[in-house]
Amino acid sequence: MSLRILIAPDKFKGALSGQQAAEAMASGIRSVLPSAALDLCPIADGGEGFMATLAPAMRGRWVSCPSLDALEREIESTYLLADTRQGRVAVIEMAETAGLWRLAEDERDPLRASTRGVGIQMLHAIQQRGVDRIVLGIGGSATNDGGCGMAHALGYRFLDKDGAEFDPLPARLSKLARIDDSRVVKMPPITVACDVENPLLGDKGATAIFSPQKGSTEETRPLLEAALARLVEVTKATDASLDPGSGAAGGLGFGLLHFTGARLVPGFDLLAKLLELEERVAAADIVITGEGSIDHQSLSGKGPICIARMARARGKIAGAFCGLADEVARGSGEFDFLVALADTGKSIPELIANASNELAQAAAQPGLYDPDAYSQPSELPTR
Ligand SMILES: O=C(O)[C@H](O)CO
Repeated sequence: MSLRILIAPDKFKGALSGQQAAEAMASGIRSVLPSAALDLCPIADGGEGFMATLAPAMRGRWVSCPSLDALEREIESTYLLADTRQGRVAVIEMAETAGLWRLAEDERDPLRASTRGVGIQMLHAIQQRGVDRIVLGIGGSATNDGGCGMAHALGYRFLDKDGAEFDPLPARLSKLARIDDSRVVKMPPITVACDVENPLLGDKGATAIFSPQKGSTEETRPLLEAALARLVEVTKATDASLDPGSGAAGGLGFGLLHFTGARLVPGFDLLAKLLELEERVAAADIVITGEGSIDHQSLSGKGPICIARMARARGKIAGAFCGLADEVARGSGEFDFLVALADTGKSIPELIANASNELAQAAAQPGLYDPDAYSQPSELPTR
């Protein structure tokens, strides 16, 4: 019987979407194992690529919506609308509006970045499209505002000690004295797919772990952390701040929990259900996954680690391809093989420019897919 391989990569940020990565891996495998049966199933967590990954499974249609990016500049954005047995559902991806990808490197400024655009999309789905439910993917953000911008768009008013309203950017949250909820829009049930399980505050929190990639510095990190701590103090929502996922997307997880009564779930679990991953893993002999970078952050519940765990728990071989891997990921023992394109010695810009071919070439190693090579865990093939 021919070898069955499930190809389930996440995106290679800045280079390939999950679908493109799956196709590149498939072409490499087909060149050396023409009879292998390949099942292509790109995955996502809550971050970038969430809507595109769900679109075929949900048979959704795209809705266009004027909104704001993280710096509150006008943009035209989209979300997905689907009719399901639970009624009309809007699938929204926070990164579509407040994502890091929308900002140039020198525009990254988490003290001034807002999730207001996310709230505008939610409002559009509720008021213009009458949705019964919202599924919201969070991650890949440029923000660290605890979801205050989103809450502001939904009608919450952020007031200082004199009762004056202000735009709740992190740079201003130290003056927060009260939040008025008398004009808030009624929310449908909201399920939030979080790309990570971090809490809001502390050394595993949103600011400490994820704000550096959004442009925070040694000087601004204490201000960002203090802004979120102030928000927790004023809302008296300490429990919500400890919930796994409350620190996702710069604390938008916390904001959704507290301000909208949303339910937070790991993004991978939600995707796994909708894409029937359990069944597809069960039908495979080998599962391969991948992402642009597989590193210590990936261990906080990112898709490639989750699918590798799912595969190995069912006795399958789990391998991964990535652009870059750090020592934590290499030493984690999560994969039967981990191939990093950067190990070829080529530069990152070169790898990005030729990502599809490089990935196909890396995948074209028949030894990686030989089940007999894995009977001795210490004798894993390397590239
Ligand atoms: O957006 C972010 O902060 C990271 O993707 C973690 O959620």
